[in-house]
Amino acid sequence: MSLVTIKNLWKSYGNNVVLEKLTLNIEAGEFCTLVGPSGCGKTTFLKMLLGQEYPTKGTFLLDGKPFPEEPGVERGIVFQRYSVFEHLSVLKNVMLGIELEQSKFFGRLFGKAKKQAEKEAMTMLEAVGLADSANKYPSELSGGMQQRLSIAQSLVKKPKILLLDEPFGALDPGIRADMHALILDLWKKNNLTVVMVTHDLHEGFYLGTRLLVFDKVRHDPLQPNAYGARITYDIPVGETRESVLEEIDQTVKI
Ligand SMILES: Nc1ncnc2c1ncn2[C@@H]1O[C@H](COP(=O)(O)OP(=O)(O)OP(=O)(O)O)[C@@H](O)[C@H]1O
Repeated sequence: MSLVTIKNLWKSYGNNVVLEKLTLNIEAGEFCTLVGPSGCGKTTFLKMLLGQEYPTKGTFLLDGKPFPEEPGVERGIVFQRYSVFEHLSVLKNVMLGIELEQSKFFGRLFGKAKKQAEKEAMTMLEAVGLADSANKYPSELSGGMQQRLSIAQSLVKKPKILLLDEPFGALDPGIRADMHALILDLWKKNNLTVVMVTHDLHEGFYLGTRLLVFDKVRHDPLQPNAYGARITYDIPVGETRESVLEEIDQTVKI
């Protein structure tokens, strides 16, 4: 059974059809990269996977069952802009995820449970290369380090699916390369399934095992919102030739 099953899925906001007729299965362990023109519904798609938005119609299953109605620990997300808490130290930012999950009412742990959470958070910080910055505050971190922290925050909850919304879009090229190595390493070591939106076709091609292109194929100039985006390419990256990338580059305004 696929981890995610999507069949004939539509998503509209009022009269604005954003996505139409999406059909795809995502298998556990895949690294799907998603590209497409601005406004074609990529973030909306991630939000549906996260449980923050719902399809208007169609089949949408996680592990063969209807998607849980709220974001849960099985799914974690990292956005382009850092989503960390400025008033908490790096370590506390990562611990918070564990604390909120284990102590839903107080959001705090004590004694042994707190020590254990601290240990797990430190292990995660080591994995993302931030152990030396555990006692710093987010404002003292560079952009790349803040994204490492966001990734640690998501991964400490041990999600099955990691959703990444242009996580490296705001970073300098050199730092991006480090982040690429980090995310590939974490993906492999944690048996993650990743769905990542990017505006960089080559980044999508480099990181993913599967490249999905979202684009509108139907247009009505008088009613620009009447039709939504579909999946126009769904290609296993290992089998993608440079000529296919050039074709996508020329036909889709990413
Ligand atoms: N909560 C909402 N209410 C109404 N319309 C929305 C909402 N969220 C998104 N939209 C609309 O859905 C469409 C798709 O938006 P979305 O952010 O998913 O696109 P995107 O492909 O991620 O764009 P970008 O690449 O610029 O980030 C847009 O027309 C947007 O205005």
